Amino acid sequence: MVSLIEERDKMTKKNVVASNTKSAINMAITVAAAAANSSLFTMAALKPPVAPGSFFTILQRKLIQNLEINGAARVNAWVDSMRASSPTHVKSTTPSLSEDQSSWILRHPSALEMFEQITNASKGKQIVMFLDYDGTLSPIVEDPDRAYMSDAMRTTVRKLARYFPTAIVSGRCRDKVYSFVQLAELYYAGSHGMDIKGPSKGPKDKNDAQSVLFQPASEFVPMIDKVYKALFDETKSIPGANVEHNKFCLSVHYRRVDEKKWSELAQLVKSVLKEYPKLRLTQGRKVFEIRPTIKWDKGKALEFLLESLGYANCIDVFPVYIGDDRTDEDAFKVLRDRGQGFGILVSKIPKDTNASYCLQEPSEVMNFLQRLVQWKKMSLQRQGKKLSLR
Ligand SMILES: O=P(O)(O)OC[C@H]1O[C@H](O[C@H]2O[C@H](CO)[C@@H](O)[C@H](O)[C@H]2O)[C@H](O)[C@@H](O)[C@@H]1O
Repeated sequence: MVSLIEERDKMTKKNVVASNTKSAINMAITVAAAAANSSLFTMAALKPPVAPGSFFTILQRKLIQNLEINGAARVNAWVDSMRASSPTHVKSTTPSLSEDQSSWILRHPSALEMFEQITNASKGKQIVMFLDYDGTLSPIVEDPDRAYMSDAMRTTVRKLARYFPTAIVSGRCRDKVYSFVQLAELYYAGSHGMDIKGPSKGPKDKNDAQSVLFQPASEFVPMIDKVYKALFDETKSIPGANVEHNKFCLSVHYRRVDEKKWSELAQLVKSVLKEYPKLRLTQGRKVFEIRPTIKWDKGKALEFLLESLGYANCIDVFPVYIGDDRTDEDAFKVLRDRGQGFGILVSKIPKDTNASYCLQEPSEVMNFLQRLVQWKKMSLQRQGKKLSLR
């Protein structure tokens, strides 16, 4: 079986082939979408060339109506999904939970309440921790540049990493997430897993060159830079919009944009991306995320890190992934498919997820991590083992 690490060197080549095939498909989709979106197309290309009332004219009129209805529906669908992308509270104001909420909680119970079952399932196995950053280790805030992690959380993660191999997996640029976490002993997978680095090899490791493990999207850097500039210029006209450069990917934030401007922003972003079929657009928590169309995501990064740690085909490993966002679902799915460890979704509201458990917010994440540390400490003490501190 070819391992992910062996595959690493072949990635760039494969990506080019995959993206070329995809570009043809994307091109077709883009052309169709552009045609359906363009009022010029509906007005000029479908302008009745024959007598009014003829079958052809009626057909054309119907087509125009459908395109207009579909166009409006498409914009509404985008705005709806923008609105749903980061709900801040549970809609129901009644004290009792709805049937849907109760059945969701039964299927995804609190990781704190199930702590004993979780640790029992991990017995005899090596726990490996994967932690998303925004919304998991730090609360969601208005300004992405000020998403600081509390000292208490940092201390907890530092202790956690003494007992278990620990990785931070984030959509952010690796340097940025490192500047928030500031723990050199961790693994980091920035840019949605497209920039993987091991623990720092000490002061001689200039620019962390020795500890960079994998960057499957390097060839996209010039394109990402170009799109960053275009999006930066285009979105200047929308107050509150903010484009974040995450090295191998980009984020366009709309948390501080007036809802009335959302559809305009979505259209602007989509129109810039029309020129770049090798990039894909997804949505996170009040953010558009733009990434290369390579077959790499947080799930692949998780597998790559397990392999780097020597747990590729190991049955005695118990990976735990904690995250709050849609991109974390790729990692939850990998764990579900492997039947190893589990995912924990950080959310106050029921969401479609491949995670097994839930925690409501970063403070509960910290509580869970502290209990893990405590549990491990106690079980080592019971076995008469002392932890050799790094
Ligand atoms: O994978 P993650 O570490 O969760 O990164 C996903 C995005 O997180 C950041 O944006 C989110 O958090 C911001 C700060 O709380 C918030 O203002 C924004 O609305 C959220 O979407 C980050 O800035 C993005 O680049 C990441 O893609």
